[in-house]
Amino acid sequence: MSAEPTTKSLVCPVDHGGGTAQPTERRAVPATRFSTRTMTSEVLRRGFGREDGMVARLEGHDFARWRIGQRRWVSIQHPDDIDHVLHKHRENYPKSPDYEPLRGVLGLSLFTDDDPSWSRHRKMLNPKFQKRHVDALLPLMVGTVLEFRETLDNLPDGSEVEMVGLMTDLTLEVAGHSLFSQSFRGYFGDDTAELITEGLRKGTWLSRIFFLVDPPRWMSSAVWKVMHSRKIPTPPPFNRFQKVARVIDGAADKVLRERLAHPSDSPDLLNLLLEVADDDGPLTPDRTRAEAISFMLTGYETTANAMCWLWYLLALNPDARQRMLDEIDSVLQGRVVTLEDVPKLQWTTACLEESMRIFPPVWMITREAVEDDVIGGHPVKAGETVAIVIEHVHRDPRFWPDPGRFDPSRFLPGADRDRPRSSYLPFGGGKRICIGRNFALLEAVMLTATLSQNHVFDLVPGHQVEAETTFTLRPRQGIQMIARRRDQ
Ligand code: HEM
Repeated sequence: MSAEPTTKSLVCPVDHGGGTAQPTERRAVPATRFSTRTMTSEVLRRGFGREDGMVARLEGHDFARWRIGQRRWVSIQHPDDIDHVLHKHRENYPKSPDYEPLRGVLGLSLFTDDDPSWSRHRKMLNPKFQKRHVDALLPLMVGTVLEFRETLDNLPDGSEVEMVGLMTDLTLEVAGHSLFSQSFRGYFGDDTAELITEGLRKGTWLSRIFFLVDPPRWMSSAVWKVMHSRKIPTPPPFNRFQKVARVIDGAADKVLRERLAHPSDSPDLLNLLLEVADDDGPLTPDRTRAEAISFMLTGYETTANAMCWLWYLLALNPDARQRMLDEIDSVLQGRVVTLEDVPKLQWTTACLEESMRIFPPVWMITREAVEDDVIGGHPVKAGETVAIVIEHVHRDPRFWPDPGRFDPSRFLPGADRDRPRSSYLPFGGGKRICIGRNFALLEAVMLTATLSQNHVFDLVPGHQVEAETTFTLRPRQGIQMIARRRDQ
């Protein structure tokens, strides 16, 4: 259980001193100030650079500030300060303009909306993501995963597989079935994973330019709208990004039109969206479409990454993996997983949670201060962007002793008694916490248990895995693994 992942991304560049958790301790240190020149050149040369660039510099600093162009940034890492921003003074910290690119792609939906419209829609949609509704989606998910497992069963024992592609296909299918009771395979094509990877890379590249130039909101919004437009063609490389957006839009449009023409009584999320209403009426058709696209996009890529990192860390930690396989065998006894089994898969769930600690699929969130404020004794001015690098929070040795070690027992029931709530944020926190977290956890545990019944995945010897920060944290060159059949 103690093997250290080989990727250098897990070696924290900062000496935090010691490895003992002291949850209530605050470091009485002044704010760290980074020069504009240093941070600008980091972004120019290396992008956001989680290993050796701008983001890496922030690790280990409870409060840092810097400026790029006209834009002023602060980053916070202490859970008390994160609590301040995400919970106690959350009204002062709406999402920052960095979510603008996503608005171009996702449209105006929960993920990209702001108050008061956000509050109204979140209130309408929250009940639909309660456990009983999400649980009802399990049968829609399981069938897809069993089908996928059969494909793996038909491969020769010891076949090489590329996990990012496989998990992307699989979570896209699960999203298609649980959102729309439909397969998306017909809409996308064999190059889906590559298209999405490229779309994310180009999107991140574009947002890096915006980050440096810092145009007014209306201008960036207009550019992203053009990127996303179906009518205005754009030159390479933007046309690739546009293609991804078009495919997704087209699929969602078609599915929605079909559902409106032929209503069904499926418990899928689309029907839940069509049902919701408050005193001001139901969701508009545009909003229904945007929410559906947003659930699909925010849901499947994050879950695919979570799964990839889990398989990777399990391969590096065979003791933890064996304990997980024993648990799955003993709980399921060779049966198909049911809702009653899920709470019994405690070690499996803990492996997933520990994996999202080490490699959080969403690695950073940002907010913008509306009014002047003080965070942890440090003044923050209206208009400043507050960055929370989730990955750094998850590797802070004050709260996570020996943070580079994969140790799922951190997440067994009772183990987190002394941990501050904002020391673990794979799904964010406060009022903007991920609405799909129950869905994602259910899907990931079911998927892990179902695939592990028949296979274990080992790393191809010599294959180096490196993490890349696009909007999500993904394996840069994919993860080459060997699918070995299990004899039960
Ligand atoms: C492992 C999988 C997932 C991870 C790691 C994840 C992570 C996150 C994070 C960190 C946020 C907060 C962003 C912020 O505060 O700026 C978020 C928000 C959100 N997520 Fe997820 N997510 C996952 C799966 C899903 C799924 C399956 C769905 C939908 C079915 C979903 C839908 C959303 C939506 C709509 C929001 C915006 C909520 C709001 O602002 O009201 N996510 N997610």
